[in-house]
Amino acid sequence: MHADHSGRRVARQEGEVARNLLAKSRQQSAYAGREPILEVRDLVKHYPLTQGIVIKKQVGAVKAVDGVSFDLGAGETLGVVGESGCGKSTVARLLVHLEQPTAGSIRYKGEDVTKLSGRALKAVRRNIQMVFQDPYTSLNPRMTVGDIIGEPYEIHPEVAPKGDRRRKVQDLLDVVGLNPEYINRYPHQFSGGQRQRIGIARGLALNPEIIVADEPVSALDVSVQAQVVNLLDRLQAEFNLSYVFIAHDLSIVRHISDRVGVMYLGRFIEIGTDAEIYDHPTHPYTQALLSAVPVPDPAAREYRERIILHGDVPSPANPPSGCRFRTRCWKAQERCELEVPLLAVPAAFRDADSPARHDSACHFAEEKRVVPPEGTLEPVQETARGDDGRGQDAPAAPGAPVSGAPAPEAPGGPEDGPPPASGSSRVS
Ligand SMILES: Nc1ncnc2c1ncn2[C@@H]1O[C@H](COP(=O)(O)OP(=O)(O)OP(=O)(O)O)[C@@H](O)[C@H]1O
Repeated sequence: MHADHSGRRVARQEGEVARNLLAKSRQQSAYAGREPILEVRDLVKHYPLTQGIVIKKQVGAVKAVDGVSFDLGAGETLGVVGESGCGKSTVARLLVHLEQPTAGSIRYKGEDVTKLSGRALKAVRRNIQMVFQDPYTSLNPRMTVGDIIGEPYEIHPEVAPKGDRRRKVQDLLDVVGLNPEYINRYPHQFSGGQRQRIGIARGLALNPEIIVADEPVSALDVSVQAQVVNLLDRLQAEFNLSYVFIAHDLSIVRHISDRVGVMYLGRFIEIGTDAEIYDHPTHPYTQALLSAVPVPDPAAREYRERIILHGDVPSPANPPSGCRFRTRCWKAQERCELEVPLLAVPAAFRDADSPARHDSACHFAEEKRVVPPEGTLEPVQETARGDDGRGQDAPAAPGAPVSGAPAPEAPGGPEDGPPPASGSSRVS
C-alpha cells in the first residue's frame, strides 16, 4: 500500500516535472518569439559493438546519443557545447538525416522526419541543411566552386532549373561575400575562411529554414573565425534561418546563440538562454566548463573560480548509473548513483523568479557564477581585411592581437558587428 502510494507520488512528480519541462521549453521558444520549427524528443543513437569476424555477435552498444530533447524556434540559434565524444556531431547527423536514430522523434513543423521516406523525406531534407567543420576536406578538390555550390540542384532541380543555375550560384557567392567571378575556381585557390563561405553557400543553395552547423569555425584561424560567425549572423537575419550551432569554443557559442545546451555523455545536462547558462549556471559540469574560460583581464580574474575536473570522461559504451557526471562530480552522493536526474527546473528554483530557474539535470543544482559578467572584458581588436573587401580572409596584421578571442573584421568589411566576447575557451 505504502509502496503503491509512493509509486503514485513519484509518477505524479514526474508528470509535473514533464509538464514543467514542456512549459519551460515552450517559454524558451517563446523567448525567440516564435513557435518551434523543430521539436526533438528522446533522441537516441546507439552504435552496436560487435565481436567475431564471420559470425558477428552484438556485445554492447556505444550510447552516442541517449535521450536528447529540445525545441528550436524559427529564427533562433541553439548552441551546443560539450567535451569531445559527448555526442554533438551524432546529434547533428541525426538532425539532417545522415543517420537514422535508434529511437526518438524529430518533428519538423509538426511532422516526424524519422518516420518519413521517399518524396516526403526529400522535401523535408531540403529544409534542413548542414555546414561541416572542415572546409579543407568537405569540398571536393576536383570540382569547381560553381559545381560544388550547384550540386544540390542535381537532386532538387525544382529549386533552380538548369538554365538558371549559374546565376543562382553567382548570387550565392555574392551573398556569402565572395566574388561571383570566382565561380570557375577550385577549392585549393581559396583560403580556409573563404572555403567555409563556399560550404555555407552550398548549405544555402536549397533555401533551407534550418542550418545545422557542426563546428563551422573550429578549423579556422582565430583571425577569421569572427568573420565567419558574423557572416552566419547576417545570413540568419537576412533569411530568417534557424541554427543549431555546435562548437567547442564557449565564447563563440555565447556570441551567436539565443539558447545554449550543454552535453555530457550523450545527454543535455543543462539548457537555457545564453545569460542563464553563462551567468547563472546551476549544473556542476557547466560550472567546470565555464571555469576553464581564460580571462585575459587581470582585474576580471577575481570573478573567476577555477574548477578542475578529475578523471576521464567514462566510456559511452558503459556510462555510469544514475547521474552520468557523478564519477567526476565533487558534489556526488548516493542519490546520484541511484537516480537519473531529469532535465528540468530544479526544485530549489521552481518558485524563484531568477535566471537560475532553467533546466538542469542535477539533484544538487546550485547557482554559481564562474565567469566575469559580460562587458567587463575589453574586446580584442584586429584589423585584418582582404584585398578587395569581399570576404578575403587575410592573415592578421603584424602585431595584431590574435590570442584568445576571435577578432572582428575591420569596419566596412562585409561582416561588421560586435566580436564574440573575449576569453576563447575550448572544451576539449
Ligand atoms: N559510426 C560510429 N560507430 C561507432 N561509434 C561511433 C560512431 N560515430 C560516433 N561514435 C562514438 O559516439 C560517441 C559520440 O561521438 P560524436 O562524434 O558524436 O562526439 P562529439 O561530441 O561530436 O565529439 P567531437 O567534438 O570530438 O567531434 C563517441 O564515443 C564516438 O566514438
